[in-house]
Parts: sequence; structure tokens; C-alpha cells
Amino acid sequence: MAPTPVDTKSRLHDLPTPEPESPFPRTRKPYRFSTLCATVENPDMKDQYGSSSVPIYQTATFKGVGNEYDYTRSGNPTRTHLQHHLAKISSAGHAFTVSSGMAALDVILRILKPGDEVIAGDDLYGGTNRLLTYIRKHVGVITAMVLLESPTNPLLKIVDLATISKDVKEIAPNAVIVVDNTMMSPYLQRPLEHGADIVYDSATKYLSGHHDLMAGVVTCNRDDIAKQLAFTINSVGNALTPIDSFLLLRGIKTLALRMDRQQQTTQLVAEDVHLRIADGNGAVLSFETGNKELSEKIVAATRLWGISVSFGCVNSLISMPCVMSHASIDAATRAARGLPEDLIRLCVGIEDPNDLLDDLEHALLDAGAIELNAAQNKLVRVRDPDALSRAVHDLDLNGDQQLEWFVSAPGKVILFGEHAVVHGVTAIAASVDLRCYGLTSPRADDKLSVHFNDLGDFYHEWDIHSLPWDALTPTPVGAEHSEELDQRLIEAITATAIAELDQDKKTAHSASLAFLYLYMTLARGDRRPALNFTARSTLPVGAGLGSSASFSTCAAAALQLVNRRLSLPSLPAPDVTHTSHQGRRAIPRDIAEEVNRYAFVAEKILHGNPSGVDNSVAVFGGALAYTRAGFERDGGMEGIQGFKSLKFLLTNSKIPRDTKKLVAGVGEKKANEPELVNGILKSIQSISDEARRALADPELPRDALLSALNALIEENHGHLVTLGVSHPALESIREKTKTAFGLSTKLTGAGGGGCAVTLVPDDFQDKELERLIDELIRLDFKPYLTSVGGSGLGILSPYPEHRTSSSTRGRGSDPHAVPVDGQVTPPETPNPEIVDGAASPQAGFDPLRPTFEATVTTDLPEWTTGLGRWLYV
Ligand SMILES: Nc1ncnc2c1ncn2[C@@H]1O[C@H](COP(=O)(O)OP(=O)(O)O)[C@@H](O)[C@H]1O
Ligand SMILES: C[C@@](O)(CCOP(=O)(O)O)CC(=O)O
Repeated sequence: MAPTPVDTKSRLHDLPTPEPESPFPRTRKPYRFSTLCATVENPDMKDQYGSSSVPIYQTATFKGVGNEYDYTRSGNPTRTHLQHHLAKISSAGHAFTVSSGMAALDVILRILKPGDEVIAGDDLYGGTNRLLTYIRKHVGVITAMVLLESPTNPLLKIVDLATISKDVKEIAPNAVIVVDNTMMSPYLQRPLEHGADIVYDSATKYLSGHHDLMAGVVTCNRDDIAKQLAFTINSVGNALTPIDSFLLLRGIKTLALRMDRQQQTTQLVAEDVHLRIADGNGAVLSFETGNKELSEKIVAATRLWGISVSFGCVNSLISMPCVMSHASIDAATRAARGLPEDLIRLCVGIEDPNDLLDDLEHALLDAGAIELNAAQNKLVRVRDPDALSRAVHDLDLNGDQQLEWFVSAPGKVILFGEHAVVHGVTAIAASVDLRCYGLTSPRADDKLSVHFNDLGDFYHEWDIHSLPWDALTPTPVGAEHSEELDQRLIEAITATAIAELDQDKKTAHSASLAFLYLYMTLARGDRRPALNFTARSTLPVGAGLGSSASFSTCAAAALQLVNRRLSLPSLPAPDVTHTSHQGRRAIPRDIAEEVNRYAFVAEKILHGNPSGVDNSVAVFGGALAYTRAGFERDGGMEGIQGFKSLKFLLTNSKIPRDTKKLVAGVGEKKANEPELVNGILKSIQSISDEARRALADPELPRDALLSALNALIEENHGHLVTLGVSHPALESIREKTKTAFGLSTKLTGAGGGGCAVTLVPDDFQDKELERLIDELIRLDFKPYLTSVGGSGLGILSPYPEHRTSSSTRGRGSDPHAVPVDGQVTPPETPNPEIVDGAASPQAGFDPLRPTFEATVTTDLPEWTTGLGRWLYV
């Protein structure tokens, strides 16, 4: 392998363009850009066979000693051709090509030494931001470099490269000026001509143009810098492969042609839709809609425009930077940099402009951003389709015209993987047909109250102004809550609002803390709605069936609805709703995810270190294989169909326990006995994997499936015993089901008491089951026969057409009776009766709260069903 720095062969070309030999004695003009692009010539590298396209030297090594090439990491003829070509079109003395745009930046940043400082713009591509943050944190770099981009991405701010370069050189003569030129490509801008020292491009974009390769290009004129870059590339081994060098060389030939076409169409698109465009150059434009949900709808409604990150491809792309390319910049930083959450980025390709415009127009219409003005017979922009109703609602939040929002969410049973799931192992869990219900009702005073019937009929009210608002860092609409809880807010609520509670009621403390944290975090600016929140559950609380997650889901959904952070979708037309699911599945995934994020926040307050499996089941319902993100395996969840056909008996030992403590206990055991616990975690992962395979296998005979699951239940329970989370009462439930009935049982949830789950085989006689249930009751346990895999989060439709009138409520009326089409924002409820506070009841409003609080628990499912149509995830 060559010991010397490499690939500086690109220096060998002559600028301007090599002139083809001419018999005529007159001077030729230098070739124009598009000709330069299409003409790949290097007089120093004539092909031995006269091939008109540069061949791919697909070889790692070259034979011989002391030759020009010996090892492809260090130098390869295809790459040399490419680099020569790039140097030519970039007005550069040197060009290097590496494996991606980020690799190019990385190679450049390695010029820095500890103590050096980088000055960068405030609108940087998410990946650039991430890499700079990493370098700052890990390499201790503190102004040796000025990093610029023009136009910026995605806000298209223009940077005066020439002036800035001049100023920098006056103030810090040694600072290296680096320019990311990806948005422009050398066709539109050659920053080396304006004082930049180094220019890099993600060649994945315009330079290659077809999104069929990843590549980065670094160009410079300074020999000292070129030497450093070549050294890094050779040492790191990230130089571009021969095949990608070939593809990039081929892409560059059409650069000017593509860019011309893409720019023309961009201009047309920008003018046609009358939306904000930052600059007329390039083929990327972005615009705001004023509403994140509207932007999402527009993006989702396009067909020809591909929803994708990146740009520079011949195919047109549409994206929302805040949730895609720039999602790795946290929400607070995005907000501070003025990067709008609703921004839509269009990257225009080479399709027929009329098709692109048609598609965009359809998407804008479908999303409700524009509408046909019948009088003028033309499409006009709807300034903000939700603005009027939102403004009305916003006023309502402090007035007397509010909605009651009624929501519900199921509990869960974990069949395999509890506790281990906290540490990254996959858990297999499903929803149970026991639910928590949450209702927000407006108040006419300045008070916030909670009523937790299941926690010793706990009721408390707070003066809204007395809550510790100073400690709150507001979360903008559409922004995500950070992964960490805001400890300052928790401490402030604990020291004020919680400190005034009766000290004996610990469970009510934590539920109140979680609710107040969500209430404050989800409030919008100074609009702090006066309301009561009542929660009731058909689930046993604190028994391992996820009552906390279903409570958290109800609180998160209700408060997001009250604060208009969720917009219910328009409902399917009547002829569609009576098909497979009768219109039940009316809540789309993005809304579910939004609720799940905040349900997880509340779970963190209640549990300390939850895995997120409980709240995911509470929101999404069904049966899931759930793996927490952030460990060695990929996080995520996947539905499991086979689980739904299983029958389970859940038995509450009635031994109270504290999930937070049990989870912390396992964490401590892992810290003290890592080998033991890691071994157990590995085994539980195998159990979950095995169960998942068995449940997904359509060929596996039913009895083989059931006996496999029984064996896995026994094995998993054994591991939970070793982890120290069983309890004598759970062991006695196991004993009873095993010896007298031959059934397999394990603890479920956090253990330490709480519930056990028993798999009931298909052929288990009803009589036997009754006998088992009786015996368990006699032993003072509480059994529940449950079906699994039902719906997740439910929201009682706020549309009056979907509500059953008070005279028919509770008589089992058809909950799916009258679906309507097309309404996006629920109409406000007229004349609400004020339940708490001084105002007197008003006519025409029939509040749910009194009956909700008075109905016996066992009647809740039927009563809630009779209220009208429920929309489910
Ligand atoms: N219906 C409810 N009303 C109010 N808070 C509830 C309700 N259900 C659960 N919680 C909260 O969740 C806690 C129980 O959580 P946890 O111990 O994890 O039990 P589980 O296994 O039932 O989820 C309660 O102490 C309470 O703070
Ligand atoms: C023990 C654990 O795996 C499940 C806890 O369930 P529950 O709170 O006992 O319903 C913890 C978690 O996954 O967050």
C-alpha cells in the first residue's frame, strides 16, 4: 500500500477547459458550463482503448510496485477521472470524493484541533448540526473555522459569501472558510471564486441527480489543506467507491440540463401557488401554511411529489423539515432558530411542470388549504381552515362555551417480557377489555379540579393562578416534549400544588402531579382553561394491568383536545363507514402518536422509568411486540394477530404494590448483579422471540401453540421470581391453577402482588372454568375473564350528530348510528351547564359529568357506549 498521501492527481488538469485540437489558427472560447459538464476529458489519462465513457476500475488492488495506483482506498483511476472533472467544473485546484456529504464535512472538520472554535450559521441542515454538536461535545473543539451555507437549508436565507469571507480574513486571517454548496451545485455557485477556502457538496443531491448513490465532494485551492484532506481520506478509508465514482461522473454530465429544468419549474410552482418563496434560484423552495396539521395533510395528499428527505433528484420531493430532515435538532432549538414547525419543503424534479402543479393543487384542495370560490369560479386560498373555529374555541377556553371531552383507554396484559422490557427486551402485550375513562368539564371560575373516584373518591381543586407558571417552559404547538421530564416544573408543582394535599393519599398525589404537569405543559400561552377532570376505571388500580397507562392516556388525550393540540380528522362518508370496521377506526396514527408521546410523559411521572409498553398498548390497542428504543436492538412495535384468539384469566391477588419501586428494584439488581440479570434478560428475549414466532406461524397446530406458550409462561415466571418480583400470593394462585387444573400461570406487570395471568386452553370446559373462578374467589382473590386485543384510545365524537340525546342515553343505542362527512373541527357545545363554580346551569346543555360520576363501575361500559359514537385508534 502506498505510504504517501494520495489522490492529488486531480491537481494535474489545466484550467480552463482543455481545447480539442483545432486545425484553425484562431482562439477558441472556453467551454460554457453545460459543455464542461458533458465533456469528461483528462488529457493525462487517455484510455488505452479509446473508450468514450470512463471505465469502472472495479478493483481493490493494482499489481506491481511503485506504480501510479496500488490500492483503491488510496487512489483509483475512475475516481481520479471524477475528481479531475469536479475540480474543473468547480474552479478548484483540488477535488476529493468521499462516501457521503456528511463524510465530506467530517473530513473537513478533522482539520480542527482541540481548543479551536467553529462559527456556523443558525439554519443548518439537521445532520450538520448533529455532527457539529458531537464534535463540540466529544472532541473539545472551541475560531478556527467559519461554516457557511447559501442559501441556507431549509429557510433559504442568502449569505453574502464574498463579503463574509473578506471580513473573516481581516478579523481572523487563519480561519478557514468552509461553504456547504449542496443547494446550489457548482453550476449555480462556485464559492471558491468568492473567497471560500473549502467547499463541500452532498453529491447525493444535484451533482448526481438520480438518488441512486451517496457521495460527498470536497474542493479547495490551497495545497496545504488538500494535503490534510487527502491524508484524512486515505487514513479513514471513506473515499468514493469505483462504481459510485462512475455513476456520479455520469450524473454530472446532465447537471446543467437538469438544474435548468428544475429551476424553471420551481419558479412556476412558486408563482402558481402564491406562497412564500425565499429566493428564485435553485430548485428547492419552502413555504409555511400557518398550521402544522394542515401542512401534514398537504404533504400526505400529494401523489406525484414523493414524501422524502433529501433533494436534487430528477423526481420531485415534498417534506416537512421539522419532522424529517431537521428532526434531530430539538424542538426548542428549532423554535429559537425560527424554523417553523409547519414548513413544507418542495424539491422540484424534472417531471412535466403541469403534472406537478396539478398534483399540488389537488393536495391543497384535499387538505382544505384552498377552495373553489363559486362566485369567481376560481381557486382561492383558505387563509387557515381551522382559524375561525380555533379562535372561537380559544375564546371559549376562558369563557363559558366549552366542550366536555370524554375519552377512554384500555389496560393491558403483558404475556412475556415485563421488567425486561425496561432494559430493552421485547415484551409481548395486548389490550384488555377493561378501561379507564376520563372526562374534562368546563368550569366558570378560575379553578382546576380533579376527581379520582377510584382513589378513595379523591377530589381537589386549585386556583389556576396559584399554579407555579413561572417554572414552566412552554411547549409550542406541534413541538415534542423532550425525552427528559422537566424537573424544575415537577419540583415546583410538588412544592406548591401537591404540598397542600392530604399527605396520606400518596396514589392521589402522584396522579395529581402527573395531571398538573400535563395541564401546565399543554396549556397554550396565557389560555389556561378552567376545568374539572374526572377519571374512573373498570381496571383494578395498581394491580399490574396498566391502570396508570390508561389513566395517563386519558389525561393526555383530553388535555390535548381541550387545548386544541389535536384536530380530529374529517370522518369517512356514510357509505364507507359501514364496511369492515363501521367507522370505528377513525383516529389516524399521527394523532395516536401525539397522544402516546404525552401519555408516556405522564407514565414517567407515575413510574419513574417506564418502558412505554403500557401506554403504547393503551393508545394503539391490539396486541403488540414492543421494544423500547435506545438499546442494542431497534426500538419499535409490531402488531401480533395470533394473540387475539387466546383466552386469559386474570387474577388479582389484591396485594397492593408500587410499580415505580419494583422497576427501580430490578434496576438496582441489574447494577449489583449484572451477570445474573443480563443472563435473565437474554433468556426473556428468547422467550419473547419464540412466542412471537409461534403466534405468527399459520402452520403451527393450535395445540402445539398452546403447549409452547404454556412452557414459555412457566419459564418466564421463573425468571421473574429470580428477579425478585413475585409474591407468595401470586405463587398460591399459580399453585391453585396448576395442581388442580393443569394450567400455566405467571405474574403479569410489575409483580410484587397485583395480577397473575393464566392461559385458558380452547378446550377447557366452561364448568371447569367456573369451578376455578369460584375457588380463586374463595381464596379471596379476584378473577377476571377477559378478552384481549380490543381497541385502543377512544374519543366520544364531539359532533352533535353522533351524540345520543339524553332521553335515549344508556339504552344501548347504536353507537355508530349517524356518521357524517367532512367536518374537521368539532362544533362547540352550545350553552354548557357549569357544574362547578358559581354560574347557574344553562338550558340546552346536558353535561355528562353528573351521570359519569354516579354510575356504578360495572355499568360504565354500557353507559359510555350508549352516549353516541366513539372514535377509536
Ligand atoms: N382511575 C384512576 N384515577 C386516578 N389515577 C389513577 C387511576 N388509575 C391509575 N392511576 C394512577 O396510576 C397509579 C397506579 O399505577 P401502577 O402502580 O403502575 O399500577 P398499574 O399496574 O395498575 O398500572 C395510581 O397510583 C394512580 O396514581
Ligand atoms: C414492569 C413493567 O414492565 C410493566 C409495569 O406494568 P404495571 O404498572 O404493573 O401495569 C414496567 C414497564 O414496562 O414500564
